[in-house]
Amino acid sequence: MHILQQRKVESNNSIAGKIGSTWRIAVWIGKGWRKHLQAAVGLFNMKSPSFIMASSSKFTVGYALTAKKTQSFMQPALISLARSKGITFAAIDRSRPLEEQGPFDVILHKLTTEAWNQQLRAYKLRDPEVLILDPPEAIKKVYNRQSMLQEVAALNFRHCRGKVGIPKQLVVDNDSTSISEKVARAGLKFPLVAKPKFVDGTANSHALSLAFNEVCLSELRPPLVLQEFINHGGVLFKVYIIGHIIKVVRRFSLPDVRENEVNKSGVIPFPRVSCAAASADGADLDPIVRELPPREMLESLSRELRGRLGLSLFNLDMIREGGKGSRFYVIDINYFPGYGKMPDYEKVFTDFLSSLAERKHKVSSVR
Ligand SMILES: Nc1ncnc2c1ncn2[C@@H]1O[C@H](COP(=O)(O)OP(=O)(O)OP(=O)(O)O)[C@@H](O)[C@H]1O
Ligand SMILES: O=P(O)(O)O[C@H]1[C@H](OP(=O)(O)O)[C@@H](OP(=O)(O)O)[C@@H](O)[C@@H](O)[C@@H]1OP(=O)(O)O
Ligand SMILES: [Mg+2]
Ligand SMILES: [Mg+2]
Repeated sequence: MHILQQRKVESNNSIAGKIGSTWRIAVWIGKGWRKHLQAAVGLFNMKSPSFIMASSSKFTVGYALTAKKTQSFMQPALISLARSKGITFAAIDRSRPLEEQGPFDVILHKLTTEAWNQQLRAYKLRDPEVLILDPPEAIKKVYNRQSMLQEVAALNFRHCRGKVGIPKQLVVDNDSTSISEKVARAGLKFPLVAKPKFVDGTANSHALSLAFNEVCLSELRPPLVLQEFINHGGVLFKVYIIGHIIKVVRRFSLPDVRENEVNKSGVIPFPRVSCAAASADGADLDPIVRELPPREMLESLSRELRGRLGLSLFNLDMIREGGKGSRFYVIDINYFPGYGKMPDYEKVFTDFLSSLAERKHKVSSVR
């Protein structure tokens, strides 16, 4: 059993009472003496303030994010809405061992070093009931553009409202001189989008280019993924997934490539065309191109992918072939994307965390 009970200690006879009747103590029932001991240490040892804070709230979400992500995600609106639902966010102190912090009901993180993953594993051993969003092994899969889309391909997703696949692609790991041979062997059609194989949060991993013919392929620097460019009407759909909740926005994207452009030469680098500033939601678009992918199709697809990828927090970049019809492609998956720019993100995220708290409460009350 893992129930956090809060008690106002009023008895001056109790040990806690000796340090003042206004103290609240958190008592973990059924978690064994170690947890009691840690709670007691947290209470009486003033060196552990984060522990005291964490244990006096109903549902505590520890977070470990980059400074940039913290700034965009941990906005006051989210913090206060979550607090009104009994959810507290606690910054994980990266200068101290994670094991000494908490207890956390959830750990939200987007750090990828092996040392950090090791800390998460150690924490999970200490507190098996913590929910780590998301497990490092699952995140690793989407930090590599080779494995990123494998589950989408394997799913062979067909729904009565549409089909979803991935563009034909090829991974190039070594010597650039043989790229054209590999491309010919794989039967890839130009133009191709060249993407760095590894996504490591650096600007470099988002440095993409278009290659229009085989002559220029030797200019490319592996390791990379070469993906067939799909005309899609210049609009991309970002499907944000937050557990069972999905939210879709439109972004501008690369324009279609016409037949006569296919002979362009050279590798043409392009900037982050579909970034948040490229929102197309308020734009005057062709009504066919602007039509969002069918909701039931996306719900079913995201449910499948959450299971297969083992992730709760990610987005899919999706395009519609030719800008019309029911053939879709997933071209990119991002772990813990820029939720802070998503409309209503504070409500969506609070609802998600509330659903986790409710589930945890139900599980503990049946034990
Ligand atoms: N196969 C493709 N066909 C057509 N357009 C594509 C394709 N792949 C990428 N693009 C275009 O290039 C943009 C960037 O590609 P992608 O999303 O793979 O890169 P990224 O650096 O991972 O982006 P993000 O900032 O979303 O992480 C897309 O938003 C889309 O406009
Ligand atoms: O910078 P933003 O807030 O826009 O978020 C972007 C995020 O950067 P961050 O992790 O530093 O926040 C990127 O992560 P890295 O690949 O670079 O790790 C990637 O997930 C993008 O797809 C996100 O943009 P979005 O897809 O949501 O438009
Ligand atoms: Mg993308
Ligand atoms: Mg990406």
